[in-house]
Amino acid sequence: YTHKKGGKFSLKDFDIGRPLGKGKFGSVYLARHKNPEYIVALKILFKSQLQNATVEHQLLREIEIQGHLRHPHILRMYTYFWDEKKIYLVLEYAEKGELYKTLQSQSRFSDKTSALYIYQMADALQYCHTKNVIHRDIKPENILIGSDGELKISDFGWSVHAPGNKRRTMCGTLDYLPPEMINGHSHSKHVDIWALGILCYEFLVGKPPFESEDSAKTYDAIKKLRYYFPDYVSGGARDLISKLLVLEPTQRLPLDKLMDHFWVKGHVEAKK
Ligand SMILES: COc1ccc(C(=O)Nc2ccccc2)cc1NC(=O)CCSCc1cnc2[nH]ccc2c1
Repeated sequence: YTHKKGGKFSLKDFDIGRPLGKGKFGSVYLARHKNPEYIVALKILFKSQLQNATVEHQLLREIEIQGHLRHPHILRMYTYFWDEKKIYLVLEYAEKGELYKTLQSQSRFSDKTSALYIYQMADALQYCHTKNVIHRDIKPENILIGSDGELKISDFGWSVHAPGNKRRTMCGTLDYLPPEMINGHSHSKHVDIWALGILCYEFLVGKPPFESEDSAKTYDAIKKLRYYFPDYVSGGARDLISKLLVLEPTQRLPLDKLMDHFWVKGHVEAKK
């Protein structure tokens, strides 16, 4: 279903359903491809907005990257098409919605849920890294939940082919930035490993470790590794997080070791 016989897809191939959300450059709708019937998420981007934000190249890079990624924990981009004013991304529909909403409603996740989710994210990132792709924007807002409750990383808007050091405009949260990206040093796949440490902490505690009311304090806390664990955080989780939130990028726990960590393995029956 990524190649339509007889050329390009077009809007008339789809019935448009309810809005799923508003993205940065457009909105997303539930949609059904008419023949064969297939439920998708249709993201509609305005060319004018992309041009104003000079992000066309980023979108093209993302389309290129997404085209080669096939993984159960990475949201698919099936195809894309355009008309004179808009670009349409035909995306996988994640039936159980947005992870950050689930985290907000549950305030924090159990050890078992957190370990399973971190395992799935590490599995997806390990796959990306073998394809020399760094995601660079791992956070709950970019993670969706599939029909079996499995996580799906999405929105590779910031991904690059390693090693990159594209300055990222500081849009969105700073909470996930590793020290090397704050100093503008070139960074590598280790940025994603740092982000998994932040993500694991946020799953267990309900907020990221370095969160503070102003960005200067957040930067300072990151660079000084100033964070604490609430009493309820288990020893196993503390051990894993302390091996991911390491200032020296190359000293962070590699993804295969993460997936093998006793706290993760204790909660995740090993993959068949
Ligand atoms: C592979 O995925 C993506 C690929 C590319 C882009 C993108 O916009 N790229 C971009 C745009 C402009 C400049 C540069 C780059 C976004 C996504 N993914 C999402 O946006 C996730 C939410 S939309 C889908 C979706 C599914 N399933 C759901 N279930 C509930 C809500 C929901 C929402």
